[in-house]
Amino acid sequence: MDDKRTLRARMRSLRDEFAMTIGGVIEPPPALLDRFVPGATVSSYMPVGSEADPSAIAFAAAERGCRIVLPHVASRESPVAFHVWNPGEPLIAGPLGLQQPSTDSVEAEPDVILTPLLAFDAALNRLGQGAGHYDRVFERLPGAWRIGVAWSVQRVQLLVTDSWDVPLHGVVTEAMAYGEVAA
Ligand SMILES: Nc1nc2c(c(=O)[nH]1)N(C=O)[C@@H](CNc1ccc(C(=O)N[C@@H](CCC(=O)O)C(=O)O)cc1)CN2
Ligand SMILES: Nc1ncnc2c1ncn2[C@@H]1O[C@H](COP(=O)(O)OP(=O)(O)OP(=O)(O)O)[C@@H](O)[C@H]1O
Repeated sequence: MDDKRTLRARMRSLRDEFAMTIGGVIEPPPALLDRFVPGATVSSYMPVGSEADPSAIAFAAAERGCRIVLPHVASRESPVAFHVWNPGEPLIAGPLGLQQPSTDSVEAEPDVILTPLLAFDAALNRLGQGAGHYDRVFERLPGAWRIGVAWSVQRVQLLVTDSWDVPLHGVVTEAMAYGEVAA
C-alpha cells in the first residue's frame, strides 16, 4: 500500500486526466434526494481544479427547500466554519485557491455534508487533502450524514487509515453510488 503522500499525488493526476477527458455530471441518486427535506441544511463545496462538481446535487437540494452552506477556512491550519450561501451569490477568493462564502452570512451546521476527496475505498474510508479539515468536522458533527462526491476513478481497493479517520456513509460518482446512497 502507498503512503498517503504518494497516493495523493497519484490520485490528483488521475483525477486531472479523468476530468479533462471524460468528466460528466454527478447527479443525486434517489436515496440522497430522500434526505433533501425542506429545512435541512446541506453543505456543498466549490470545486477547485479537477475536483468532482457537486453543484447538480446542491441545486436539487436547494430546489427541495434545503438551506445550502459552504465551507470557509481562514488558513490551512484553521478549522472549517459553514456559512449559508444562496446559489448564485458571489464568492470571495480565499487561501489554497478556494472560492468561499462571505463570513457575513449566517453560520449553520450541516445535516448532510457533501465532501470533496482525493480517494475512497471499498469500506468508504476517505483520503482528503491532508489538512484534516473534514476529519475535524466529522468529529465535531457526528450526527451529520457524510457523503463523498467523486469521479469513479478515485475509488481504490484499500486505503491506509489513521485513528482519526471517520468513514463516509456513502459516495456518489458520475457512474455509481456506494453505501447508504446506493440504489
Ligand atoms: N473545493 C474544496 N473546498 C474545500 C476543501 C476541499 O478539499 N475542496 N477542503 C477540504 O479539506 C477545505 C479546505 N482545505 C484545503 C486543504 C488543503 C488544500 C491543498 O493542499 N491544496 C493544494 C492544491 C490541490 C490541487 O492542486 O488539487 C495546494 O494548495 O497545494 C486545499 C484545501 C474546505 N474547502
Ligand atoms: N479530529 C481531529 N482533531 C484534530 N486533528 C485532526 C483530527 N483529524 C485529523 N487531524 C489532523 O489532521 C492532519 C491530516 O490528517 P489526514 O492526513 O487524515 O487528512 P485528510 O483526511 O486527508 O484531509 P482532510 O480531512 O482535510 O480532507 C493529521 O496530522 C491529523 O493529526
